[in-house]
Amino acid sequence: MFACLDDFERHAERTLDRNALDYYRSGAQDMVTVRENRRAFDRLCIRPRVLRDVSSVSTVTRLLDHSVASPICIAPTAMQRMAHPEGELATARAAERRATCMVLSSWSTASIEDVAHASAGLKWLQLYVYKDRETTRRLIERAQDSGFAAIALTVDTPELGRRLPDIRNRFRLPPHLTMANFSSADKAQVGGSEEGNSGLAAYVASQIDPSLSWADVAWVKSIARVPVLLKGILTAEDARLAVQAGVDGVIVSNHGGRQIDSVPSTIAVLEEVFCAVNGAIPVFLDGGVRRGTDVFKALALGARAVFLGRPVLWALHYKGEDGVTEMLDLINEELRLAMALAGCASIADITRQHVGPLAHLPRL
Ligand SMILES: Cc1cc2nc3c(=O)[nH]c(=O)nc-3n(C[C@H](O)[C@H](O)[C@H](O)COP(=O)(O)O)c2cc1C
Ligand SMILES: O=C(O)C(=O)c1ccccc1
Repeated sequence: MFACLDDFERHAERTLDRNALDYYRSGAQDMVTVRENRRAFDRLCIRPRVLRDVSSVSTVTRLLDHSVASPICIAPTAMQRMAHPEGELATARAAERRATCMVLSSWSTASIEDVAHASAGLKWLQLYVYKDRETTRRLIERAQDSGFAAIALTVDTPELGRRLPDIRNRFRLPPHLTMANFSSADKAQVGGSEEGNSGLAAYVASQIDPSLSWADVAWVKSIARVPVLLKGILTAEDARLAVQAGVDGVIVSNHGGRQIDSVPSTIAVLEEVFCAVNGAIPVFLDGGVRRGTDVFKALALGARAVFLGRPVLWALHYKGEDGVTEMLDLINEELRLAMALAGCASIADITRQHVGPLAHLPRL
């Protein structure tokens, strides 16, 4: 019986093959940011209020214009079929079962259309901008035609971060799997490896456009008929530019510590970004969220919702759709309990006053 999200990871460490395990769990270089994403949550304390009638606690909230059962959603992670044969289809079904949002990676091993068929739940598409703009335009249009409710444009990946285990393993997508959203010509290119790099880094370098700039954000917005969010904002400066660019939200993310190492944890910069957008657009967060109390802290510091990356992969590997459902149930129960114990009966009851620095000494 798994008692917390880390138990799913420990199971995967024993059972998943090395190529996939290392790819999923690794971060960039020394993984300073990976560790920091976790530790920074632990340096915050919760300031509980008592005598608040928590006989009925509700985690229901709104995500852009949609109602969800919980502010805990699913981040885009590439190549989920390495974790389980049903991959993204199983994840989408679990998200629908628990009435939360799934963000599908552009680099999924099940196509946009197949995921849409598998689940009628709330879905967003994570978008990479390809050197080939027609490929990019088609992805946006296919997602819209399939009922995806928003586009999350990833802005922290002009090139792939340097993940040492993938370099040593010469990461490759197993030959029976494909990047399902692309033509067979594109699919052929992942795998094997260039000298001194992972197969994936070489593929990214060949496909993704490192010239991406604010002008391209305007271009994506001109095509999209659904809200466009920027995923990978870490500073007040970029948050203000995002508001000026007219996007519909930002996701505070350091890509799970997989892109540039030594950037701050996401929870440490959340409030800076939240203050910079000044209520103009919603702010979301991902990175290191493993506990109901982490979710509570992020909401108190301004996040409307949070997204889980690696825990979904570990749960998917454990038991497919049922595994992801079980994992969501576990952390949702932790959030419900944290809310009850902190005196918050609804998401709107969680305020800035409910968190503080761990070692805060009150003035006497
Ligand atoms: C294996 C893996 C693959 C990922 N693939 C993508 C991707 O295709 N697109 C993207 O925008 N982010 C991707 N991410 C980043 C996640 O969306 C998210 O930012 C991060 O995993 C959150 O941190 P967590 O894993 O600590 O929860 C990936 C992360 C992991 C671990
Ligand atoms: O591995 C990743 O973190 C990731 O985001 C990615 C980027 C490009 C292709 C596949 C995955």
